[in-house]
Amino acid sequence: MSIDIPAGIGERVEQSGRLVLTDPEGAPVAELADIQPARPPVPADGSTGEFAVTGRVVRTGIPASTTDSDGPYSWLRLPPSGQFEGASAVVSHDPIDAYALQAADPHGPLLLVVLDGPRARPGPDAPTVARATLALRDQLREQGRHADAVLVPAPQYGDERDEHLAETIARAYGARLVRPARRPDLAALFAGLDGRAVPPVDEWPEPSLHAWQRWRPPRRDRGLVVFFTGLSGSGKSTVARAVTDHLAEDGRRRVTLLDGDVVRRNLSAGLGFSRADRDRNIERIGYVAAEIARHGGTAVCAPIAPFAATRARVRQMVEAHADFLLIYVATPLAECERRDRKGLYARARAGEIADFTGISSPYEAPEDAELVVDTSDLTIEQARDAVIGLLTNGGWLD
Ligand SMILES: Nc1ncnc2c1ncn2[C@@H]1O[C@H](COP(=O)(O)OS(=O)(=O)O)[C@@H](OP(=O)(O)O)[C@H]1O
Ligand SMILES: Nc1ncnc2c1ncn2[C@@H]1O[C@H](COP(=O)(O)OP(=O)(O)O)[C@@H](O)[C@H]1O
Repeated sequence: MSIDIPAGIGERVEQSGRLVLTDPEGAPVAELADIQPARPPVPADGSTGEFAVTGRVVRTGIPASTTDSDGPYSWLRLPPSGQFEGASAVVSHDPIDAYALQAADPHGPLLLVVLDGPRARPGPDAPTVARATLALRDQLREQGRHADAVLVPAPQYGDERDEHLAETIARAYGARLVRPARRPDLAALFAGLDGRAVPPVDEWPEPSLHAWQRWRPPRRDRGLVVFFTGLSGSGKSTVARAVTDHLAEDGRRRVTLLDGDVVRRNLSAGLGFSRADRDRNIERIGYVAAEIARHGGTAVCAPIAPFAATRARVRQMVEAHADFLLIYVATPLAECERRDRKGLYARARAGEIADFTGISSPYEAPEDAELVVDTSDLTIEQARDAVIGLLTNGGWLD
């Protein structure tokens, strides 16, 4: 078996020659023995964040299924032993599309395999896909088809490995992987879900389209993160508060403000301003914001968030289930320093504060912002209205 692991752990694994895999609570589940690197290690800065190793899998510990629940639809898991001999298998993380069904042998049995694991491309979570797949299975049975559904834990890589894995899974159940002549147009589907086009209903059986719609409802009902970034004193908190107040008065969206200063007093208490601590701070804010948005709420965040890569990770985390709007508060350093509301710039210039953003620590200006506001030539109300305008025009405040 070959797996990708974080570079930091990879080096230790190479030294010790073993890797213990645990469940989320830390109980050992399996061990990878006789470890070999599968491809050259990534650079020491861990820029790709991954390290691939191969090894022999040895089961250790007590199987989790005998001790506790394995999560939603765990009863759909079925150990493969060639039991679906002769079936056509559709294997997917996504809801099943019409082309896949058309490619299956119309007279033979059908095996619908829902893959449950980390996704490379955004899409509905496994319980939503499983629910849709069961509804589809029942419809097919009503039409006289012999159809079954199973759930298999497996990651999505977003490259050619997905096809190999699907093939291996189908074969393990004794089935033959279907090879559709066409793939559905996901861009057209997303445009349809966003209300920008007519949804391509012919490409999706009704339960599958319903699963996509649940995952990506119209923007007015969809979770949202409004993420402000900019230098200290640029006006992030002031504008974010004005936006939050407006949304609270408007009442159509439930809103939570995660202000930089405030977060540092609770969620991120104890963290400093090294790159690692700033990254940890932003990832915590991102995690909480993504959870709020996954449940349909609105999170307004206002940290400095000086690093592009960290902002990109937050965007990716949020966009798995909701929308992300980056607002760059581009007030020039000279104006922030002139304001110096907390006297921090003066102290940073005097060398009393190390790693101060804009003075002795970098700020990477975003190139992917949905909106740029400069509060040196806008009033607070104008900056607020620019953000609210973005939400209104984009359909988040319909
Ligand atoms: N070294 C250094 N650099 C930058 N900022 C500093 C520093 N030390 C303290 N402060 C105060 O902390 C606030 C920034 O915290 P953030 O959580 O927004 O920063 S970061 O996103 O983690 O980089 C920031 O608040 P804002 O002025 O609201 O941005 C500062 O008041
Ligand atoms: N147009 C404006 N928009 C936002 N803040 C402004 C504006 N004009 C002046 N300010 C002042 O600038 C300061 C910005 O501070 P703050 O909002 O805490 O910034 P940040 O959160 O980016 O550190 C506040 O004292 C605010 O009153």
